Amino acid sequence: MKIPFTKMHGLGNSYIFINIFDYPMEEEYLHDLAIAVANKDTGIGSDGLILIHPTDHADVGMRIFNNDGSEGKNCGNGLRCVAKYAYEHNLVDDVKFTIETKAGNVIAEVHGNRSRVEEVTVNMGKPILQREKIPMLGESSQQVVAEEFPVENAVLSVTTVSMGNPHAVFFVDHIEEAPLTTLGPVIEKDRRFPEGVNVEFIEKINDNELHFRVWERGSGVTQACGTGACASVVAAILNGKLERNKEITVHLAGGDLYIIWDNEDIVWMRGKAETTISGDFYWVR
Ligand SMILES: N[C@H](CCC[C@H](N)C(=O)O)C(=O)O
Repeated sequence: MKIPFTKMHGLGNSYIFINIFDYPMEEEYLHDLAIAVANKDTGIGSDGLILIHPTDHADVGMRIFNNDGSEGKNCGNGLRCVAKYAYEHNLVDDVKFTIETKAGNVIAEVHGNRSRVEEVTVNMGKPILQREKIPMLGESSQQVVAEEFPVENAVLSVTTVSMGNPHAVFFVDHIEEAPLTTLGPVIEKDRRFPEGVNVEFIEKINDNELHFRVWERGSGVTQACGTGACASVVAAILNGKLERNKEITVHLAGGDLYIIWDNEDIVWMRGKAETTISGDFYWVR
């Protein structure tokens, strides 16, 4: 099967994009296709697969699949890449437009021109904080802020935020000491998170900046996670470490994102999106 694709990334968080407007894809193929394209040796190499598809509910639609084939409900870096692609390929008329995700619609605004979008701002909507909507098991339906979280032989303090996908945020004193590859995979699949969870470790640098590392649900360590950066700023504000309605620079392994959680409860994300390569993927199922 010869499948036209474009590889794009947001701060090194890369996905293989297929334009479903031009190339309809069978639902039953998607799980295996995501695993196939993500494979660096026999595929193209990426953190997963993203479909850009027609929808009656927004200007364009986005579906994201992790490199293990599981489908996520939202993807911040992916949204910026979809916005760049849609504008550069004339799928949308205006610089500002809506993108449908499995978690609902967002509003994107591209900065640049039809031949090259440099940066994208996304209104990511409101964070979801109630425990049962993360989802996280436990008694109260209150927010999970700095809750004791025993795991392996440690007792951590967790704050959970959903941006349509679940995030467990932990604060560390020194980012380079974050137990990313030891506790990340354990927490990802911890039974307290019935749908799994994306795991972020954060170090506060000052009142305007965070260091950030992520172990992603379904993809492992990635260079960046847009929804994770949003969740981390919300978590830091909930813990009284940062101020609301102020642009925070989040330093991810692959680069910087600029996040605001404003006084109307909206989370804004601004950052770059790049195209790496386009071509045809010859897939032997
Ligand atoms: N990298 C993505 C998040 C992927 C989320 C996925 N790992 C899941 O929720 O299953 C981002 O930029 O937001």
